[in-house]
Amino acid sequence: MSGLKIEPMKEPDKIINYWKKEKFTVACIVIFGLTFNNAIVLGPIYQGKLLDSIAGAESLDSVIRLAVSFVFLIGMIQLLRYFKRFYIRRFANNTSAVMKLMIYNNIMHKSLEALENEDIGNLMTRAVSDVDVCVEGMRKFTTELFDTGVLMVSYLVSMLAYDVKITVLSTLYIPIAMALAEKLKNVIYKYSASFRSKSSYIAGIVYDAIENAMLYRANGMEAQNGQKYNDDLEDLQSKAIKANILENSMQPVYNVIAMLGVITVIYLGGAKVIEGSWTVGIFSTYIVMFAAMANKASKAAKLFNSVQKSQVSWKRIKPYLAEYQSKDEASDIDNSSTELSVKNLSFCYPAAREPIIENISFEVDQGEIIGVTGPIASGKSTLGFSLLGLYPYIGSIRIDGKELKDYSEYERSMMISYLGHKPQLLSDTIYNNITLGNGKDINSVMEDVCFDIDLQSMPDGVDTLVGSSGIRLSGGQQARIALARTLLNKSKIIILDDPFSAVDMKTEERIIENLKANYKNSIIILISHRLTIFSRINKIIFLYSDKTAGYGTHNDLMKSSGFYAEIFNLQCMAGDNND
Ligand SMILES: Nc1ncnc2c1ncn2[C@@H]1O[C@H](COP(=O)(O)OP(=O)(O)OP(=O)(O)O)[C@@H](O)[C@H]1O
Repeated sequence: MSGLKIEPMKEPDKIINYWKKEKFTVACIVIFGLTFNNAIVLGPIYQGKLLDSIAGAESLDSVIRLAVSFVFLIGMIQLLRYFKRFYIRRFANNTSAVMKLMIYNNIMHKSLEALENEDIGNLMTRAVSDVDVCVEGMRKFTTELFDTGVLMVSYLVSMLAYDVKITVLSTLYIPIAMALAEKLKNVIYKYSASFRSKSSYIAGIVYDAIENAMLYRANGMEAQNGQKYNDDLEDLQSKAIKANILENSMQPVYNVIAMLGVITVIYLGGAKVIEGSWTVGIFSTYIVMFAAMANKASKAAKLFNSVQKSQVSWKRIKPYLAEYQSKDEASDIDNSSTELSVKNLSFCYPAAREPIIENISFEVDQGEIIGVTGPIASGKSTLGFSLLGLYPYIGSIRIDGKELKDYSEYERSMMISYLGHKPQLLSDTIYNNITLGNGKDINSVMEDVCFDIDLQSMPDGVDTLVGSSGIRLSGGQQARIALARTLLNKSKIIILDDPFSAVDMKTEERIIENLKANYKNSIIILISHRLTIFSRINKIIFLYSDKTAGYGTHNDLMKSSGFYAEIFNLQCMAGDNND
Protein backbone atom coordinates (compact mmCIF):
# COMPACT_ATOMS: atom_id res chain seq x y z
CA MET A 1 0.00 0.00 0.00
CA SER A 2 2.40 2.68 -1.22
CA GLY A 3 1.57 6.39 -0.85
CA LEU A 4 -0.46 8.30 -3.41
CA LYS A 5 1.52 9.32 -6.48
CA ILE A 6 0.02 12.30 -8.24
CA GLU A 7 1.38 12.39 -11.75
CA PRO A 8 0.24 13.97 -15.02
CA MET A 9 -1.54 11.67 -17.44
CA LYS A 10 -2.02 11.32 -21.19
CA GLU A 11 -5.39 12.08 -22.81
CA PRO A 12 -7.06 13.32 -19.61
CA ASP A 13 -10.24 14.21 -21.52
CA LYS A 14 -11.14 10.53 -21.97
CA ILE A 15 -12.85 9.32 -18.83
CA ILE A 16 -11.93 5.65 -19.32
CA ASN A 17 -8.25 6.60 -19.02
CA TYR A 18 -8.69 7.32 -15.29
CA TRP A 19 -9.47 3.64 -14.69
CA LYS A 20 -6.73 2.51 -17.08
CA LYS A 21 -4.19 4.66 -15.27
CA GLU A 22 -4.91 3.00 -11.90
CA LYS A 23 -4.24 -0.54 -13.08
CA PHE A 24 -3.10 -1.98 -9.74
CA THR A 25 -5.86 -0.31 -7.72
CA VAL A 26 -8.52 -1.30 -10.26
CA ALA A 27 -7.21 -4.91 -10.27
CA CYS A 28 -7.54 -4.98 -6.45
CA ILE A 29 -11.07 -3.55 -6.71
CA VAL A 30 -11.99 -6.28 -9.23
CA ILE A 31 -10.51 -9.10 -7.12
CA PHE A 32 -11.98 -7.96 -3.80
CA GLY A 33 -15.24 -6.84 -5.43
CA LEU A 34 -15.82 -10.20 -7.12
CA THR A 35 -14.89 -12.32 -4.09
CA PHE A 36 -16.85 -10.15 -1.66
CA ASN A 37 -20.01 -10.06 -3.76
CA ASN A 38 -19.90 -13.79 -4.50
CA ALA A 39 -19.14 -14.66 -0.88
CA ILE A 40 -21.99 -12.51 0.40
CA VAL A 41 -24.50 -14.92 -1.19
CA LEU A 42 -23.22 -17.61 1.18
CA GLY A 43 -24.62 -15.60 4.14
CA PRO A 44 -28.34 -16.35 3.53
CA ILE A 45 -27.47 -19.94 2.51
CA TYR A 46 -25.70 -20.56 5.86
CA GLN A 47 -28.45 -18.76 7.69
CA GLY A 48 -31.07 -21.11 6.11
CA LYS A 49 -28.95 -24.17 6.93
CA LEU A 50 -28.64 -22.98 10.55
CA LEU A 51 -32.40 -22.50 10.71
CA ASP A 52 -33.04 -26.00 9.32
CA SER A 53 -30.49 -27.49 11.68
CA ILE A 54 -32.27 -25.92 14.70
CA ALA A 55 -35.76 -26.76 13.38
CA GLY A 56 -34.63 -30.35 12.63
CA ALA A 57 -33.43 -30.69 16.25
CA GLU A 58 -29.93 -31.76 15.16
CA SER A 59 -27.24 -32.25 17.83
CA LEU A 60 -26.06 -29.15 19.72
CA ASP A 61 -22.53 -29.82 18.44
CA SER A 62 -23.52 -29.54 14.80
CA VAL A 63 -25.64 -26.41 15.46
CA ILE A 64 -22.66 -24.77 17.23
CA ARG A 65 -20.31 -25.84 14.40
CA LEU A 66 -22.67 -24.28 11.86
CA ALA A 67 -23.06 -21.11 13.98
CA VAL A 68 -19.26 -20.71 14.35
CA SER A 69 -18.69 -21.18 10.60
CA PHE A 70 -21.52 -18.69 9.96
CA VAL A 71 -19.83 -16.08 12.17
CA PHE A 72 -16.43 -16.84 10.55
CA LEU A 73 -17.99 -16.42 7.11
CA ILE A 74 -19.52 -13.07 8.06
CA GLY A 75 -16.11 -11.94 9.40
CA MET A 76 -14.36 -12.94 6.16
CA ILE A 77 -17.00 -11.19 4.07
CA GLN A 78 -16.51 -7.97 6.06
CA LEU A 79 -12.72 -8.23 5.65
CA LEU A 80 -13.13 -8.52 1.87
CA ARG A 81 -15.48 -5.56 2.02
CA TYR A 82 -12.87 -3.53 3.92
CA PHE A 83 -10.24 -4.11 1.20
CA LYS A 84 -12.70 -3.45 -1.61
CA ARG A 85 -13.73 -0.14 -0.01
CA PHE A 86 -10.11 0.82 0.69
CA TYR A 87 -9.09 0.41 -2.95
CA ILE A 88 -12.19 2.16 -4.30
CA ARG A 89 -11.53 5.15 -2.02
CA ARG A 90 -7.92 5.13 -3.13
CA PHE A 91 -9.01 5.16 -6.77
CA ALA A 92 -11.35 8.10 -6.10
CA ASN A 93 -8.74 10.11 -4.16
CA ASN A 94 -6.08 9.60 -6.80
CA THR A 95 -8.45 10.41 -9.66
CA SER A 96 -9.61 13.59 -7.96
CA ALA A 97 -6.01 14.69 -7.33
CA VAL A 98 -4.90 13.97 -10.91
CA MET A 99 -7.92 15.79 -12.39
CA LYS A 100 -7.22 18.82 -10.20
CA LEU A 101 -3.54 18.74 -11.16
CA MET A 102 -4.41 18.64 -14.88
CA ILE A 103 -6.89 21.51 -14.55
CA TYR A 104 -4.39 23.57 -12.52
CA ASN A 105 -1.73 22.98 -15.17
CA ASN A 106 -4.20 24.01 -17.86
CA ILE A 107 -4.97 27.26 -16.03
CA MET A 108 -1.26 27.99 -15.55
CA HIS A 109 -0.65 27.61 -19.29
CA LYS A 110 -3.79 29.29 -20.60
CA SER A 111 -3.23 32.34 -22.79
CA LEU A 112 -3.62 35.65 -20.98
CA GLU A 113 -6.47 36.54 -23.30
CA ALA A 114 -8.37 33.35 -22.45
CA LEU A 115 -7.76 33.89 -18.73
CA GLU A 116 -9.01 37.48 -18.93
CA ASN A 117 -12.27 36.17 -20.39
CA GLU A 118 -12.74 33.54 -17.66
CA ASP A 119 -15.37 34.01 -15.00
CA ILE A 120 -13.39 33.36 -11.79
CA GLY A 121 -16.32 31.91 -9.82
CA ASN A 122 -17.14 29.57 -12.66
CA LEU A 123 -13.52 28.48 -13.03
CA MET A 124 -13.12 27.86 -9.28
CA THR A 125 -16.33 25.80 -9.16
CA ARG A 126 -15.24 23.71 -12.11
CA ALA A 127 -11.69 23.20 -10.83
CA VAL A 128 -12.76 22.07 -7.36
CA SER A 129 -16.40 21.19 -6.77
CA ASP A 130 -17.23 19.82 -10.23
CA VAL A 131 -14.20 17.54 -9.97
CA ASP A 132 -15.51 16.28 -6.61
CA VAL A 133 -19.00 15.63 -8.00
CA CYS A 134 -17.62 13.90 -11.07
CA VAL A 135 -15.23 11.69 -9.09
CA GLU A 136 -18.02 10.84 -6.64
CA GLY A 137 -20.06 9.60 -9.62
CA MET A 138 -17.07 7.57 -10.86
CA ARG A 139 -16.59 6.10 -7.36
CA LYS A 140 -20.26 5.17 -7.06
CA PHE A 141 -20.23 3.65 -10.52
CA THR A 142 -17.13 1.56 -9.69
CA THR A 143 -18.56 0.50 -6.33
CA GLU A 144 -21.99 -0.35 -7.63
CA LEU A 145 -20.66 -2.24 -10.62
CA PHE A 146 -19.71 -4.88 -8.05
CA ASP A 147 -21.99 -4.20 -5.10
CA THR A 148 -25.01 -4.04 -7.35
CA GLY A 149 -24.14 -5.59 -10.71
CA VAL A 150 -22.12 -8.60 -9.55
CA LEU A 151 -24.22 -9.10 -6.43
CA MET A 152 -27.49 -9.08 -8.39
CA VAL A 153 -26.07 -11.66 -10.81
CA SER A 154 -24.87 -13.81 -7.86
CA TYR A 155 -28.27 -13.65 -6.18
CA LEU A 156 -30.10 -14.28 -9.44
CA VAL A 157 -28.00 -17.36 -10.27
CA SER A 158 -28.48 -18.74 -6.72
CA MET A 159 -32.24 -18.06 -6.81
CA LEU A 160 -32.50 -19.74 -10.23
CA ALA A 161 -30.74 -22.74 -8.72
CA TYR A 162 -33.47 -22.93 -6.04
CA ASP A 163 -36.42 -22.42 -8.40
CA VAL A 164 -36.52 -21.11 -11.99
CA LYS A 165 -40.26 -20.35 -12.16
CA ILE A 166 -40.48 -18.39 -8.88
CA THR A 167 -37.31 -16.48 -9.81
CA VAL A 168 -38.53 -15.48 -13.28
CA LEU A 169 -41.99 -14.44 -12.05
CA SER A 170 -40.81 -12.54 -8.95
CA THR A 171 -38.10 -10.54 -10.74
CA LEU A 172 -40.37 -9.34 -13.56
CA TYR A 173 -40.94 -6.03 -11.75
CA ILE A 174 -37.26 -5.11 -11.50
CA PRO A 175 -36.89 -3.93 -15.15
CA ILE A 176 -39.91 -1.63 -14.56
CA ALA A 177 -38.00 0.24 -11.78
CA MET A 178 -34.96 0.46 -14.08
CA ALA A 179 -37.04 1.77 -16.98
CA LEU A 180 -38.54 4.48 -14.76
CA ALA A 181 -35.05 5.61 -13.69
CA GLU A 182 -34.00 5.71 -17.35
CA LYS A 183 -37.02 7.91 -18.16
CA LEU A 184 -36.03 10.44 -15.46
CA LYS A 185 -32.46 10.66 -16.75
CA ASN A 186 -32.93 13.70 -18.99
CA VAL A 187 -34.89 15.68 -16.40
CA ILE A 188 -32.18 15.07 -13.78
CA TYR A 189 -29.50 16.09 -16.29
CA LYS A 190 -31.30 19.36 -17.03
CA TYR A 191 -31.83 20.27 -13.35
CA SER A 192 -28.26 19.32 -12.42
CA ALA A 193 -26.80 21.48 -15.20
CA SER A 194 -28.86 24.44 -14.07
CA PHE A 195 -27.82 23.90 -10.42
CA ARG A 196 -24.11 23.67 -11.32
CA SER A 197 -24.18 26.86 -13.35
CA LYS A 198 -26.02 28.78 -10.60
CA SER A 199 -23.50 27.43 -8.11
CA SER A 200 -20.66 28.86 -10.26
CA TYR A 201 -22.46 32.19 -10.37
CA ILE A 202 -22.71 32.27 -6.55
CA ALA A 203 -19.00 31.46 -6.25
CA GLY A 204 -18.34 34.45 -8.54
CA ILE A 205 -20.36 36.73 -6.27
CA VAL A 206 -18.42 35.58 -3.20
CA TYR A 207 -15.13 36.14 -5.01
CA ASP A 208 -16.28 39.62 -6.03
CA ALA A 209 -17.35 40.40 -2.44
CA ILE A 210 -13.88 39.49 -1.15
CA GLU A 211 -12.09 41.44 -3.91
CA ASN A 212 -14.20 44.55 -3.52
CA ALA A 213 -15.19 44.39 0.16
CA MET A 214 -13.81 47.86 0.90
CA LEU A 215 -15.53 49.45 -2.08
CA TYR A 216 -18.90 47.98 -1.14
CA ARG A 217 -18.55 48.97 2.53
CA ALA A 218 -17.36 52.48 1.73
CA ASN A 219 -20.39 52.97 -0.50
CA GLY A 220 -22.82 51.45 1.99
CA MET A 221 -23.81 48.66 -0.39
CA GLU A 222 -23.92 45.84 2.17
CA ALA A 223 -27.73 45.74 2.45
CA GLN A 224 -28.29 46.01 -1.30
CA ASN A 225 -25.68 43.31 -2.06
CA GLY A 226 -26.92 41.18 0.84
CA GLN A 227 -30.48 41.23 -0.52
CA LYS A 228 -29.33 40.26 -4.00
CA TYR A 229 -27.13 37.50 -2.58
CA ASN A 230 -30.08 36.26 -0.56
CA ASP A 231 -32.26 36.11 -3.69
CA ASP A 232 -29.55 34.23 -5.54
CA LEU A 233 -29.18 31.78 -2.66
CA GLU A 234 -32.92 31.14 -2.68
CA ASP A 235 -32.77 30.47 -6.39
CA LEU A 236 -29.78 28.16 -5.85
CA GLN A 237 -31.66 26.34 -3.13
CA SER A 238 -34.69 25.77 -5.33
CA LYS A 239 -32.43 24.50 -8.12
CA ALA A 240 -30.65 22.21 -5.61
CA ILE A 241 -33.98 20.76 -4.49
CA LYS A 242 -35.04 20.12 -8.07
CA ALA A 243 -31.66 18.57 -8.89
CA ASN A 244 -31.62 16.26 -5.86
CA ILE A 245 -35.24 15.43 -5.32
CA LEU A 246 -35.62 13.18 -8.32
CA GLU A 247 -32.31 11.50 -7.72
CA ASN A 248 -32.81 10.78 -4.01
CA SER A 249 -36.54 10.70 -3.37
CA MET A 250 -37.24 8.17 -6.10
CA GLN A 251 -35.34 5.37 -4.39
CA PRO A 252 -38.32 4.30 -2.18
CA VAL A 253 -40.51 4.23 -5.30
CA TYR A 254 -38.00 2.04 -7.14
CA ASN A 255 -37.81 -0.11 -4.01
CA VAL A 256 -41.57 -0.64 -3.77
CA ILE A 257 -41.79 -1.56 -7.47
CA ALA A 258 -38.89 -4.01 -7.23
CA MET A 259 -40.30 -5.53 -4.00
CA LEU A 260 -43.72 -6.26 -5.59
CA GLY A 261 -42.34 -9.67 -6.57
CA VAL A 262 -42.23 -10.68 -2.90
CA ILE A 263 -45.95 -11.53 -3.17
CA THR A 264 -45.08 -14.14 -5.80
CA VAL A 265 -42.26 -15.48 -3.62
CA ILE A 266 -44.49 -15.83 -0.56
CA TYR A 267 -47.34 -17.37 -2.53
CA LEU A 268 -45.36 -19.87 -4.64
CA GLY A 269 -42.55 -20.42 -2.08
CA GLY A 270 -45.06 -20.92 0.75
CA ALA A 271 -46.87 -23.54 -1.36
CA LYS A 272 -43.55 -25.37 -1.87
CA VAL A 273 -42.93 -25.42 1.91
CA ILE A 274 -46.46 -26.77 2.51
CA GLU A 275 -46.07 -29.49 -0.09
CA GLY A 276 -42.67 -30.33 1.44
CA SER A 277 -40.35 -29.64 -1.53
CA TRP A 278 -38.76 -26.65 0.33
CA THR A 279 -37.67 -26.52 3.97
CA VAL A 280 -38.36 -23.43 6.07
CA GLY A 281 -34.61 -22.72 5.91
CA ILE A 282 -34.60 -22.73 2.08
CA PHE A 283 -37.70 -20.51 2.07
CA SER A 284 -35.93 -18.12 4.45
CA THR A 285 -32.74 -18.19 2.33
CA TYR A 286 -34.73 -17.48 -0.81
CA ILE A 287 -36.76 -14.63 0.63
CA VAL A 288 -33.63 -12.96 2.11
CA MET A 289 -31.94 -13.24 -1.29
CA PHE A 290 -34.96 -11.84 -3.08
CA ALA A 291 -35.27 -8.89 -0.70
CA ALA A 292 -31.56 -8.15 -1.02
CA MET A 293 -31.74 -8.32 -4.79
CA ALA A 294 -34.83 -6.09 -4.99
CA ASN A 295 -33.08 -3.60 -2.71
CA LYS A 296 -29.99 -3.67 -4.93
CA ALA A 297 -32.16 -3.22 -8.02
CA SER A 298 -33.65 -0.04 -6.61
CA LYS A 299 -30.11 1.19 -5.81
CA ALA A 300 -29.06 0.40 -9.37
CA ALA A 301 -31.88 2.61 -10.62
CA LYS A 302 -30.69 5.41 -8.33
CA LEU A 303 -27.15 4.82 -9.53
CA PHE A 304 -28.18 5.57 -13.14
CA ASN A 305 -29.45 8.91 -11.91
CA SER A 306 -26.30 9.72 -9.86
CA VAL A 307 -24.10 8.89 -12.83
CA GLN A 308 -26.26 11.18 -14.92
CA LYS A 309 -25.65 13.97 -12.42
CA SER A 310 -21.91 13.45 -12.44
CA GLN A 311 -21.93 13.52 -16.24
CA VAL A 312 -23.00 17.17 -15.99
CA SER A 313 -19.85 17.91 -13.99
CA TRP A 314 -17.69 15.85 -16.34
CA LYS A 315 -18.96 17.91 -19.27
CA ARG A 316 -18.10 21.12 -17.37
CA ILE A 317 -14.53 20.09 -16.54
CA LYS A 318 -13.70 18.28 -19.78
CA PRO A 319 -12.63 21.44 -21.69
CA TYR A 320 -10.04 22.07 -18.95
CA LEU A 321 -8.57 18.59 -19.15
CA ALA A 322 -5.94 19.24 -21.80
CA GLU A 323 -2.59 17.49 -22.18
CA TYR A 324 -0.10 18.36 -19.44
CA GLN A 325 2.28 21.13 -20.46
CA SER A 326 5.65 21.87 -18.97
CA LYS A 327 8.05 24.63 -19.85
CA ASP A 328 11.16 23.76 -21.77
CA GLU A 329 13.81 25.02 -19.34
CA ALA A 330 16.68 24.96 -21.84
CA SER A 331 18.01 28.44 -22.36
CA ASP A 332 20.37 30.16 -24.72
CA ILE A 333 20.71 33.60 -23.17
CA ASP A 334 23.83 35.73 -23.52
CA ASN A 335 24.43 37.12 -20.04
CA SER A 336 27.69 38.89 -20.88
CA SER A 337 25.99 42.04 -22.15
CA THR A 338 22.53 43.40 -22.94
CA GLU A 339 21.22 45.35 -25.88
CA LEU A 340 17.64 46.21 -26.79
CA SER A 341 16.68 47.38 -30.24
CA VAL A 342 13.08 48.22 -31.13
CA LYS A 343 12.19 49.03 -34.76
CA ASN A 344 8.83 50.15 -36.12
CA LEU A 345 6.99 48.46 -33.28
CA SER A 346 3.19 48.42 -33.54
CA PHE A 347 0.95 46.61 -31.11
CA CYS A 348 -2.75 45.76 -31.13
CA TYR A 349 -4.51 43.96 -28.27
CA PRO A 350 -6.16 40.74 -29.50
CA ALA A 351 -9.62 42.06 -28.55
CA ALA A 352 -9.07 45.51 -30.12
CA ARG A 353 -9.44 46.54 -33.76
CA GLU A 354 -6.74 49.21 -34.02
CA PRO A 355 -3.12 49.29 -32.88
CA ILE A 356 -2.53 51.28 -29.67
CA ILE A 357 1.08 52.10 -30.50
CA GLU A 358 2.52 52.49 -34.01
CA ASN A 359 6.00 52.57 -35.49
CA ILE A 360 7.95 53.06 -32.27
CA SER A 361 11.72 52.78 -32.66
CA PHE A 362 14.48 53.14 -30.07
CA GLU A 363 17.75 51.54 -28.98
CA VAL A 364 19.02 50.98 -25.46
CA ASP A 365 22.37 49.80 -24.12
CA GLN A 366 23.23 47.98 -20.94
CA GLY A 367 23.06 50.16 -17.82
CA GLU A 368 20.67 52.70 -19.36
CA ILE A 369 17.34 53.79 -17.96
CA ILE A 370 14.73 54.75 -20.55
CA GLY A 371 11.73 56.77 -19.41
CA VAL A 372 8.34 56.38 -21.10
CA THR A 373 5.77 59.10 -20.58
CA GLY A 374 2.91 60.90 -22.28
CA PRO A 375 -0.72 61.92 -21.76
CA ILE A 376 -3.37 59.59 -20.32
CA ALA A 377 -4.17 56.58 -22.54
CA SER A 378 -1.37 57.39 -24.97
CA GLY A 379 -0.14 53.79 -24.78
CA LYS A 380 2.64 53.92 -22.13
CA SER A 381 1.59 50.72 -20.37
CA THR A 382 0.89 49.10 -23.73
CA LEU A 383 4.46 49.81 -24.87
CA GLY A 384 5.85 48.27 -21.64
CA PHE A 385 3.54 45.30 -21.96
CA SER A 386 4.38 44.67 -25.62
CA LEU A 387 8.07 44.36 -24.66
CA LEU A 388 7.20 41.24 -22.65
CA GLY A 389 6.49 39.35 -25.88
CA LEU A 390 3.36 37.71 -24.46
CA TYR A 391 1.22 38.83 -27.40
CA PRO A 392 2.11 39.01 -31.09
CA TYR A 393 3.54 42.35 -32.25
CA ILE A 394 4.34 43.99 -35.57
CA GLY A 395 7.85 45.26 -36.28
CA SER A 396 10.90 44.14 -34.41
CA ILE A 397 12.01 43.82 -30.77
CA ARG A 398 15.54 42.47 -30.63
CA ILE A 399 17.32 41.53 -27.42
CA ASP A 400 21.04 40.91 -27.95
CA GLY A 401 20.41 40.72 -31.68
CA LYS A 402 17.75 37.99 -31.46
CA GLU A 403 14.06 38.63 -32.12
CA LEU A 404 11.97 38.47 -28.92
CA LYS A 405 9.39 36.10 -30.41
CA ASP A 406 12.19 33.61 -31.22
CA TYR A 407 13.06 33.20 -27.54
CA SER A 408 11.14 30.52 -25.64
CA GLU A 409 8.64 31.53 -22.96
CA TYR A 410 11.09 30.29 -20.34
CA GLU A 411 13.98 32.34 -21.79
CA ARG A 412 11.79 35.45 -21.89
CA SER A 413 10.84 34.98 -18.24
CA MET A 414 14.55 34.62 -17.38
CA MET A 415 15.53 37.79 -19.29
CA ILE A 416 12.68 40.18 -18.53
CA SER A 417 11.18 41.31 -15.20
CA TYR A 418 7.94 43.25 -15.20
CA LEU A 419 6.19 45.35 -12.60
CA GLY A 420 2.61 46.12 -13.58
CA HIS A 421 0.14 48.59 -12.10
CA LYS A 422 -0.95 46.35 -9.22
CA PRO A 423 1.58 45.29 -6.54
CA GLN A 424 0.00 41.77 -6.56
CA LEU A 425 1.15 40.94 -3.04
CA LEU A 426 0.49 37.49 -1.63
CA SER A 427 -0.86 36.94 1.87
CA ASP A 428 2.58 35.94 3.16
CA THR A 429 5.72 37.45 4.66
CA ILE A 430 7.67 40.32 3.11
CA TYR A 431 10.54 37.92 2.41
CA ASN A 432 8.35 35.38 0.60
CA ASN A 433 6.64 38.10 -1.39
CA ILE A 434 9.98 39.24 -2.73
CA THR A 435 11.71 35.91 -3.31
CA LEU A 436 8.62 33.90 -4.36
CA GLY A 437 10.36 30.92 -2.79
CA ASN A 438 13.77 31.17 -4.51
CA GLY A 439 15.59 31.56 -1.16
CA LYS A 440 17.77 34.51 -2.25
CA ASP A 441 19.22 37.12 0.08
CA ILE A 442 17.17 40.32 -0.05
CA ASN A 443 19.26 42.72 2.01
CA SER A 444 20.70 44.68 -0.91
CA VAL A 445 17.42 44.90 -2.83
CA MET A 446 15.72 46.17 0.35
CA GLU A 447 18.28 48.98 0.45
CA ASP A 448 17.81 49.67 -3.27
CA VAL A 449 14.08 50.31 -2.75
CA CYS A 450 14.74 52.20 0.53
CA PHE A 451 12.80 49.63 2.56
CA ASP A 452 15.62 49.05 5.05
CA ILE A 453 14.37 52.03 7.07
CA ASP A 454 10.80 50.71 7.14
CA LEU A 455 12.06 47.31 8.34
CA GLN A 456 13.62 48.91 11.43
CA SER A 457 10.17 49.71 12.76
CA MET A 458 8.81 46.21 12.07
CA PRO A 459 9.44 43.81 14.99
CA ASP A 460 9.37 40.76 12.69
CA GLY A 461 11.51 42.42 10.01
CA VAL A 462 11.34 40.61 6.68
CA ASP A 463 9.14 37.95 8.31
CA THR A 464 6.34 40.48 8.80
CA LEU A 465 3.08 39.22 7.35
CA VAL A 466 1.66 41.63 4.80
CA GLY A 467 -1.99 40.48 5.04
CA SER A 468 -4.36 39.78 2.19
CA SER A 469 -3.14 41.70 -0.91
CA GLY A 470 -0.69 43.57 1.37
CA ILE A 471 -3.48 45.24 3.36
CA ARG A 472 -1.26 45.67 6.46
CA LEU A 473 1.23 47.82 4.53
CA SER A 474 0.96 51.40 3.33
CA GLY A 475 0.53 52.02 -0.41
CA GLY A 476 4.14 53.17 -0.71
CA GLN A 477 5.37 50.09 1.16
CA GLN A 478 3.33 47.77 -1.04
CA ALA A 479 4.73 49.47 -4.15
CA ARG A 480 8.32 49.09 -2.95
CA ILE A 481 7.88 45.40 -1.98
CA ALA A 482 6.57 44.78 -5.50
CA LEU A 483 9.47 46.79 -6.93
CA ALA A 484 11.97 44.78 -4.85
CA ARG A 485 10.47 41.55 -6.23
CA THR A 486 10.94 42.83 -9.80
CA LEU A 487 14.52 43.94 -9.15
CA LEU A 488 15.69 40.91 -7.15
CA ASN A 489 16.99 38.83 -10.09
CA LYS A 490 18.72 41.81 -11.72
CA SER A 491 17.23 40.63 -15.03
CA LYS A 492 18.65 41.86 -18.32
CA ILE A 493 15.56 43.95 -18.97
CA ILE A 494 13.47 45.42 -16.17
CA ILE A 495 10.14 47.03 -17.08
CA LEU A 496 8.60 49.19 -14.36
CA ASP A 497 5.10 50.54 -14.98
CA ASP A 498 4.48 53.56 -12.75
CA PRO A 499 6.43 52.21 -9.76
CA PHE A 500 6.56 55.53 -7.90
CA SER A 501 2.94 56.70 -8.00
CA ALA A 502 2.56 55.85 -4.28
CA VAL A 503 6.09 56.91 -3.30
CA ASP A 504 7.16 60.41 -2.21
CA MET A 505 9.52 62.36 -4.47
CA LYS A 506 12.55 62.21 -2.16
CA THR A 507 12.34 58.40 -1.91
CA GLU A 508 11.78 58.22 -5.67
CA GLU A 509 14.99 60.19 -6.27
CA ARG A 510 16.98 57.94 -3.93
CA ILE A 511 15.64 54.79 -5.59
CA ILE A 512 16.54 56.14 -9.05
CA GLU A 513 20.12 56.78 -7.88
CA ASN A 514 20.28 53.22 -6.49
CA LEU A 515 19.01 51.82 -9.79
CA LYS A 516 21.66 53.76 -11.70
CA ALA A 517 24.42 52.59 -9.36
CA ASN A 518 23.47 48.95 -8.81
CA TYR A 519 21.80 47.77 -12.02
CA LYS A 520 24.54 48.51 -14.49
CA ASN A 521 24.10 45.17 -16.25
CA SER A 522 20.39 45.73 -16.85
CA ILE A 523 18.28 47.91 -19.09
CA ILE A 524 15.46 49.64 -17.23
CA ILE A 525 12.28 50.81 -18.96
CA LEU A 526 10.62 53.24 -16.56
CA ILE A 527 7.03 54.17 -17.35
CA SER A 528 5.90 57.17 -15.34
CA HIS A 529 3.60 60.18 -15.19
CA ARG A 530 6.10 61.98 -12.96
CA LEU A 531 8.81 63.66 -14.99
CA THR A 532 10.82 65.31 -12.22
CA ILE A 533 13.41 62.51 -12.16
CA PHE A 534 13.52 62.26 -15.97
CA SER A 535 16.39 64.72 -16.10
CA ARG A 536 18.48 62.07 -14.26
CA ILE A 537 17.90 59.19 -16.67
CA ASN A 538 19.39 58.40 -20.06
CA LYS A 539 16.64 58.78 -22.65
CA ILE A 540 12.93 59.36 -22.87
CA ILE A 541 10.15 58.15 -25.16
CA PHE A 542 7.33 60.69 -25.19
CA LEU A 543 4.10 59.19 -26.56
CA TYR A 544 1.57 61.64 -28.01
CA SER A 545 -2.13 60.93 -28.15
CA ASP A 546 -2.02 60.83 -31.98
CA LYS A 547 0.28 57.77 -31.81
CA THR A 548 3.40 59.69 -32.81
CA ALA A 549 6.38 59.60 -30.46
CA GLY A 550 9.31 61.77 -29.49
CA TYR A 551 12.61 60.14 -28.51
CA GLY A 552 15.77 61.62 -27.06
CA THR A 553 17.45 62.83 -23.91
CA HIS A 554 15.64 65.04 -21.46
CA ASN A 555 17.44 68.07 -22.87
CA ASP A 556 16.56 67.07 -26.45
CA LEU A 557 12.87 66.80 -25.59
CA MET A 558 12.87 70.03 -23.60
CA LYS A 559 13.94 71.71 -26.82
CA SER A 560 11.99 69.70 -29.40
CA SER A 561 8.67 69.12 -27.59
CA GLY A 562 6.76 72.06 -26.18
CA PHE A 563 4.25 69.64 -24.66
CA TYR A 564 6.98 67.71 -22.80
CA ALA A 565 8.62 70.93 -21.58
CA GLU A 566 5.27 72.27 -20.37
CA ILE A 567 4.46 69.13 -18.32
CA PHE A 568 7.98 69.00 -16.89
CA ASN A 569 7.97 72.65 -15.84
CA LEU A 570 4.49 72.38 -14.31
CA GLN A 571 5.50 69.32 -12.29
CA CYS A 572 8.73 70.94 -11.09
CA MET A 573 6.80 74.00 -9.98
CA ALA A 574 4.29 71.81 -8.12
CA GLY A 575 7.21 69.97 -6.51
CA ASP A 576 8.81 73.24 -5.40
CA ASN A 577 5.51 74.42 -3.93
CA ASN A 578 5.15 71.15 -2.02
CA ASP A 579 8.63 71.57 -0.60
N1 LIG B 1 -6.18 44.65 -22.59
C1 LIG B 1 -6.61 45.62 -23.40
N2 LIG B 1 -7.40 45.33 -24.44
C2 LIG B 1 -7.82 46.30 -25.28
N3 LIG B 1 -7.48 47.60 -25.18
C3 LIG B 1 -6.68 47.94 -24.16
C4 LIG B 1 -6.20 46.98 -23.22
N4 LIG B 1 -5.44 47.63 -22.31
C5 LIG B 1 -5.44 48.93 -22.67
N5 LIG B 1 -6.17 49.12 -23.78
C6 LIG B 1 -6.39 50.39 -24.47
O1 LIG B 1 -5.15 50.91 -24.86
C7 LIG B 1 -5.13 52.30 -24.74
C8 LIG B 1 -3.85 52.73 -24.05
O2 LIG B 1 -3.87 52.20 -22.75
P1 LIG B 1 -2.58 52.23 -21.85
O3 LIG B 1 -2.93 51.64 -20.54
O4 LIG B 1 -1.45 51.66 -22.58
O5 LIG B 1 -2.34 53.81 -21.70
P2 LIG B 1 -1.44 54.59 -20.69
O6 LIG B 1 -0.76 55.65 -21.48
O7 LIG B 1 -0.57 53.68 -19.91
O8 LIG B 1 -2.56 55.20 -19.78
P3 LIG B 1 -2.49 55.83 -18.30
O9 LIG B 1 -1.71 57.10 -18.42
O10 LIG B 1 -3.90 56.08 -17.98
O11 LIG B 1 -1.82 54.84 -17.41
C9 LIG B 1 -6.39 52.72 -23.99
O12 LIG B 1 -7.25 53.34 -24.91
C10 LIG B 1 -6.98 51.42 -23.52
O13 LIG B 1 -8.38 51.43 -23.63
